[in-house]
Amino acid sequence: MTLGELIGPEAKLSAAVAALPIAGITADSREVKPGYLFAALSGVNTDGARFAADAVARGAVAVLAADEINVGVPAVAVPDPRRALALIAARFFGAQPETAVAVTGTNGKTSVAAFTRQLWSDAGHSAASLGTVGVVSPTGTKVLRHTTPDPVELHRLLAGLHAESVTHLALEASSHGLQQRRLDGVALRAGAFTNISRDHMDYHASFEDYFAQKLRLFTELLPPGATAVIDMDSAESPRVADAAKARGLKALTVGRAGETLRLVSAEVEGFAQELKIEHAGKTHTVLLPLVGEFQASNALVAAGLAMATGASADEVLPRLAHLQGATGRLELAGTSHYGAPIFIDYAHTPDALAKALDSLRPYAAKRLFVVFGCGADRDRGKRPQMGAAAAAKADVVIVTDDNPRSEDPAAIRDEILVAVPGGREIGDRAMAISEAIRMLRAGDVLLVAGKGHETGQTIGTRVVPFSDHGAVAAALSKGAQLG
Ligand SMILES: CC(=O)N[C@H]1[C@@H](OP(=O)(O)OP(=O)(O)OC[C@H]2O[C@@H](n3ccc(=O)[nH]c3=O)[C@H](O)[C@@H]2O)O[C@H](CO)[C@@H](O)[C@@H]1O[C@H](C)C(=O)N[C@@H](C)C(=O)N[C@H](CCC(=O)O)C(=O)O
Repeated sequence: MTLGELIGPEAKLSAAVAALPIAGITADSREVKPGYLFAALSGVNTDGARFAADAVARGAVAVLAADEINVGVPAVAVPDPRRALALIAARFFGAQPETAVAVTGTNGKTSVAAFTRQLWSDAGHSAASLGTVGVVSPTGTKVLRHTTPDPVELHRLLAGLHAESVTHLALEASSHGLQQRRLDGVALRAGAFTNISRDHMDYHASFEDYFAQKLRLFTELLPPGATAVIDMDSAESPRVADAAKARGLKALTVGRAGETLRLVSAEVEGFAQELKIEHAGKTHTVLLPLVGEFQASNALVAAGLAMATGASADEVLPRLAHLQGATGRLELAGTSHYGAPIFIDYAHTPDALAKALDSLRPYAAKRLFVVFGCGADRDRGKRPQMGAAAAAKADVVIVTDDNPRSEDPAAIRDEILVAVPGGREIGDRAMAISEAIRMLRAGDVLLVAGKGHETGQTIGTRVVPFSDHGAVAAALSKGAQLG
């Protein structure tokens, strides 16, 4: 493609510059090859313009930047290079699944994306999801570094899915991704909001800033006439609904306070729950094979997305009975020798931890155990809040390590334990899990929280292979439950 075709209406170019052939695009000078367009992005830490000369030395034939820069090749100045790059990446790769939806919110994105994919597949569509657990499509799972990848990687993936004949895609929209314009080139049919609570306070200046980035999905990315599926059970949901209406979106509201799909009741039935859902004056009864009311909320958001992309409530709601949970999302990972169930969940915010424990309380005839820690080098304020949530909702709390990175792990545990009177401390995560399983007796339940699907523990700058699934399996097989 030529530079002119790629830049589109973003900037005016002379005929000679517009005719430049472009062999590839990247925002990382280290990836530049001869004939590439280099996008100099102003970084959180670094100004990408610093790398323009390096990019040109490696063969870049044009540079995109916020300001005019003189590096000996045509430099195109645009007001928002991150947004321009997203639109350019969409044009360069040129194909995406025809029905794409995005889901944002603090918790539930991964489950909603997985459920939406399953509901579409159940209806006979070739469907995929893309987010924290990677790209899941009919050909398998590909692990990703980011929940919402940078636009060049994202559009390469979307073109790949299109080539695989995937027609339906559910994307997770992280607040980082929204703020950094990673999704601005994706043609979205619908968007969803799950909930919002404290998270990523190391990156966003304030809760309002964090919320504003989530709102971008509704106020800037979805085209007027598209559908906003909103779980109304979060305190901030009415603000999302107002913003969506102001943009000219159709609002499809779900949850206890929803109007389109109203959750009337959720009764625990073993490791399932019987949902009564009201739609257009009719009550549907569905056995959802998942634990926790928040999974019922996520299932309704996914049902809303399926309805927003063409299905009727009568078609979609019975399919909720076939849903499978996403890996590490309130997943039953095993049962101790005494019959005590062990769950793994990705909960790593105070709100998510409280909700996961609330969801498991009905199963704990005796004691509810939790093993968790807090990641280092980010949002210290959540540590005592997670401790307080655990102390309030669980009977036995074991505080352990969760990606200690460059901090002193014992100091992180201390910041959590301040809020956990009587809490135990076992730094080694495998030993903490093993000890909790050893203590379990009939009637008890254990939640191992924080890592979910993750397969590594980051200690210093090293990622040591580790998974909660592996630690639970090892403890069960070596007989920790008999201790
Ligand atoms: C904090 C954050 O989001 N940082 C993102 C941001 O990085 P930055 O602005 O700090 O980049 P930088 O390292 O200063 O470099 C600026 C620019 O110079 C370029 N560069 C850099 C070095 C060089 O030699 N040459 C060069 O060209 C970089 O490619 C970049 O374009 O812009 C980069 C390019 O778009 C992103 O890749 C990078 O994501 C980093 C790697 C990251 O880890 N992000 C995480 C926090 C993230 O996005 N997480 C969310 C949410 C996860 C969740 O919900 O838990 C996600 O969607 O995954």
